[in-house]
Amino acid sequence: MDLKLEHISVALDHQKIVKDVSLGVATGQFVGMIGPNGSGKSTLLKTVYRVLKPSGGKIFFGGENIQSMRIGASAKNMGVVGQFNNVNFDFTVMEMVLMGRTPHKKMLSTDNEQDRLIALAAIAKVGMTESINRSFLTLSGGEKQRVILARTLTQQPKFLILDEPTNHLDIKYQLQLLGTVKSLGIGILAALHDLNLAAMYCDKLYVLKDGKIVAAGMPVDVLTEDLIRDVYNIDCHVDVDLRTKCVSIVYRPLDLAMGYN
Ligand SMILES: Nc1ncnc2c1ncn2[C@@H]1O[C@H](COP(=O)(O)OP(=O)(O)OP(=O)(O)O)[C@@H](O)[C@H]1O
Repeated sequence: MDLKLEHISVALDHQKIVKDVSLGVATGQFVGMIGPNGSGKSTLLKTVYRVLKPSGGKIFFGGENIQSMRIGASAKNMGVVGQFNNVNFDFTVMEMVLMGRTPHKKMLSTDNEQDRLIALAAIAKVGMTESINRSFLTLSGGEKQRVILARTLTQQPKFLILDEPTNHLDIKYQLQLLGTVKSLGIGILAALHDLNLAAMYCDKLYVLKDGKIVAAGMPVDVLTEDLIRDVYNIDCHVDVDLRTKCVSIVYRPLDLAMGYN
């Protein structure tokens, strides 16, 4: 499914946090949102998955105005992997992952064999098969994040929202998570901090600063030394592989640069 935001603004505590943002994610496209801490990325994503209401503008999901869709209908098709995975009750890994089937089930119906097979396949995909009976609360931050991804895969969503999904993951699992979601071939909107990973996996980037989009386009066009300096206030060197158009960024923090003479 595709997603379109038209002139979205969001106010929190009487303050405008997101200001007149328009963006689009086509079916099958992996779109990244980058920008400094506090620039409004999570606020915008929460508005898309309907935890927050916009103060202005429209959101179209699969061509339909999301405001006129039942919450259940949008939740069934939209998977979310967030930054924080706190739960108050102690569930096993299998129980956590099976919760991904909830949007597909009628009230009070129990999990069937097919639900279990879908959950087991997702658990295997994130490399957690040996831990299916472990308590979720006893897992490390990265293991929890992988279980949350398995839960989202079990939901079989038609669109994915990722809010800093690689927090807590070591480099192997960062690459695995982004590779796994990309291979699903569905629309993805992801807030990412790692610009090198964003460049590797995203088809398109939007750059947010102070709640506004200040640049958009393919990573190779957006991630320039000038833009990174303007938005993050840091010097860097950007290399572009002319054959693959792959971008790699090396940062030059001022305090280290002084010792380079
Ligand atoms: N409930 C709230 N009430 C008031 N201000 C809020 C609320 N939630 C977030 N903010 C503020 O809105 C701004 C944007 O926050 P948001 O979490 O969307 O930024 P972000 O770009 O996702 O940041 P980060 O990269 O640090 O995760 C911040 O200044 C934050 O303090």
